[in-house]
Amino acid sequence: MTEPVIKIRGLSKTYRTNWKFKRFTALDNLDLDVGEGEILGFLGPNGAGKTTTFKLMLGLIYPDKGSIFFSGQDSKNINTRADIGFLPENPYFYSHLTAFESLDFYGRLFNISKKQRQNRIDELLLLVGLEHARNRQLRKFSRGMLQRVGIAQALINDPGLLILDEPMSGLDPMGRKEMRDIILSCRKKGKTVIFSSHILSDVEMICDRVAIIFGGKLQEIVHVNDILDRDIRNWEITVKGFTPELAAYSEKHGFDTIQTENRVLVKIDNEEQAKLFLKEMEKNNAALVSFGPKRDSLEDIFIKKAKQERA
Ligand SMILES: Nc1ncnc2c1ncn2[C@@H]1O[C@H](COP(=O)(O)OP(=O)(O)OP(=O)(O)O)[C@@H](O)[C@H]1O
Repeated sequence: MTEPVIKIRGLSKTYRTNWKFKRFTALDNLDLDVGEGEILGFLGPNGAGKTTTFKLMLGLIYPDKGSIFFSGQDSKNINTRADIGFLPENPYFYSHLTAFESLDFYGRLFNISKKQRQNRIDELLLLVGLEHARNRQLRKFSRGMLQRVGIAQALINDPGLLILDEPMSGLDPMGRKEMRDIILSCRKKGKTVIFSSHILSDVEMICDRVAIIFGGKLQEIVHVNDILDRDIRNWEITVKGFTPELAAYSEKHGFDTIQTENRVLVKIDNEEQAKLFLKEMEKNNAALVSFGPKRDSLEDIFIKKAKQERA
């Protein structure tokens, strides 16, 4: 069996507080596996411990307990980091450098040859849509443009694993779509991606699984489709030719009905009942316009969980 690209076991981190001997637990006994070529969304409210986890993975801070392995190798071995690309939450750049110079600087840190750096930078500027701003100083860049330089910087060493802290922040809807496409193109190339985001619709669109963390504790790791299917509460049926008999049937069974111009939307919170209603429609010669589950979005589910957690 192949080793997961990321394997985290019993990872805990406390920080000092202003109170003398008191420590604050930012991460509590985290276990997490991420497989090759997977896109994992790391979700949690502010202060949940996402950035702390990323910093621990990168060796920027040290854990109190626990271990991290990258493709079977202990992360204490600094060579493991050569295959990681990282986009921090607030990337810092030398603003007097141009986009090209900045990426060239990061390429040098990885000892990439001059020729390779030039090719790679050309490719990356194209990928992130900044080829027009190649020779512009970063201080003249917008927040969204800087975020693109950040992702290009994270990819400069052609890493197998990408760790992205809030990659969509500061981007407009078009920029977010492009960032999603970049992440998907990374997966296509076999890269593994873990990223945190508060924009749950983005997470829903591109992740295979999500790990949900609250107060430093992992709540669950689930496949996106499972979490969405699990919470189907309503079936929605749109009917043309809604008869008084169907109205009476709906009322008797407590279905919500919404009348629009020439059709009626019936909301039923039980699959069996929904199927029976379809039969009832047939009996009444009513036409089926649409039938489908009304799923909660990941955002609805996340907000519900956060409320439960606070209660
Ligand atoms: N250096 C530090 N010293 C003390 N406390 C810290 C330190 N860094 C983080 N914390 C605390 O640890 C907790 C987790 O912080 P972390 O930055 O990991 O959260 P996060 O999930 O990334 O939040 P956000 O979504 O706001 O970025 C927070 O309560 C934070 O205040």
